[in-house]
Amino acid sequence: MNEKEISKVGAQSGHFLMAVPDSVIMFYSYIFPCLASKRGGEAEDSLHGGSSSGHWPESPGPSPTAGRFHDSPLRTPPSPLRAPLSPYRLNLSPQQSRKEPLNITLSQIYKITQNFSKDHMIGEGGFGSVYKAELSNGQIVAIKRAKKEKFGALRSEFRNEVALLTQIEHKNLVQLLGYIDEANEQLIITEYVPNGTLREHLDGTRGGILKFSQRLGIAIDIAHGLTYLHNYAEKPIIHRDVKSSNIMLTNTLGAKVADFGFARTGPTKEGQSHVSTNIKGTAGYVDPDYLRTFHLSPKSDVFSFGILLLEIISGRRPVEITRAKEEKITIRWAFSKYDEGHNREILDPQLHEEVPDEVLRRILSLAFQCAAPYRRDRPNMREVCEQLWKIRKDYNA
Ligand SMILES: Nc1ncnc2c1ncn2[C@@H]1O[C@H](COP(=O)(O)OP(=O)(O)OP(=O)(O)O)[C@@H](O)[C@H]1O
Repeated sequence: MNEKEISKVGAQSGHFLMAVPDSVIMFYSYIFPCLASKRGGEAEDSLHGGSSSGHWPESPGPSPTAGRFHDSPLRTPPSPLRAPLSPYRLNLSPQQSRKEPLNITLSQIYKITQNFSKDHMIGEGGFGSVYKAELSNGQIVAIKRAKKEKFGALRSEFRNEVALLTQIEHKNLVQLLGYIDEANEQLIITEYVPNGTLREHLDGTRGGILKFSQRLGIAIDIAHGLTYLHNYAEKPIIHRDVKSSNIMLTNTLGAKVADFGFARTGPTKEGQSHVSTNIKGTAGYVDPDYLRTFHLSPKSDVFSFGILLLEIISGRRPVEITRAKEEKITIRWAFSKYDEGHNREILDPQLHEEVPDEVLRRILSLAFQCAAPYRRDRPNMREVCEQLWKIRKDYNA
């Protein structure tokens, strides 16, 4: 990747910030040969009518490139369970709380962070540094302070959605509390989550190794958070940057989806399946269908979730640059192991527990379905929740 491309993709984080370079398309073509055809059309950031049957078009039949994925779980038909789920069953509150926006000034932020002192700093990401501070009401918050060079990207992308996002409250979503955009500072204030990121836990840098049952619970929590965003928020919201470093864990290993910097509203009208928009996301997790067509739908999050689910099971990052060629792209490597019937080799070697073959097969199959190259072949997040519940029930039986 050359300099120009890196500046587009985001040097530190692997974020796609602008148009996607052809080399990135090629990277995805390597994972999904069906992407070899070049993308067409310019992004226009407008709503489009897609399917005639509502928000969740399902594939009526095999995709034109199905031959490339013969006998693949990627082609497994979506779950027959189509009954709409009550949000109550999902433990999701359908009500939007009319929250008052956080009333805090920039000078108060300087005060509670002691001028963004090192003592308050808790992390660093592609957009800037993150600080921990206590509000006057005692609430602990995380404050993300954008680097100056990221101002433009953050401002144009985030501002429109911030009013909507601050209204969203769900136990599996990191609560956005406020946003300050002044001449010299751009700050995002969120709920503080105390137990680090999922990636840190998978790496074992937070103490113990996550047990299989804990991994299942985390996957279910993430699926609940995304289901809420897609279906029960005032408008459908697509996160666009679902990845292990954006999943924060509580002290009881509850998972919360964080970082709504790229979130945007999805299709809102009957008959619309997607919105057309520029590419945002992180290399390795971005939906290849979205990359190819610029059509963003909630199923783009489903793809990222599939990649993340495989990461949760295997412990491997989506791209493992230090491994042998055939193991670098985790989904490719895992799929060939699955195809050969060597599922145990996919399981994180740090896990020393008995996981029944059938449970492992079903969870891997679900991950591959979610990460299907074409969005019509993926389940929606509600169906993913249902499948995960069943897998957990059978695992606990
Ligand atoms: N709400 C939060 N509560 C507690 N810690 C947080 C919170 N948000 C971020 N952090 C900490 O700050 C670190 C950096 O977060 P940030 O979201 O900026 O970057 P990232 O997700 O690692 O990378 P990227 O910029 O690619 O999204 C995280 O790894 C985490 O340790």
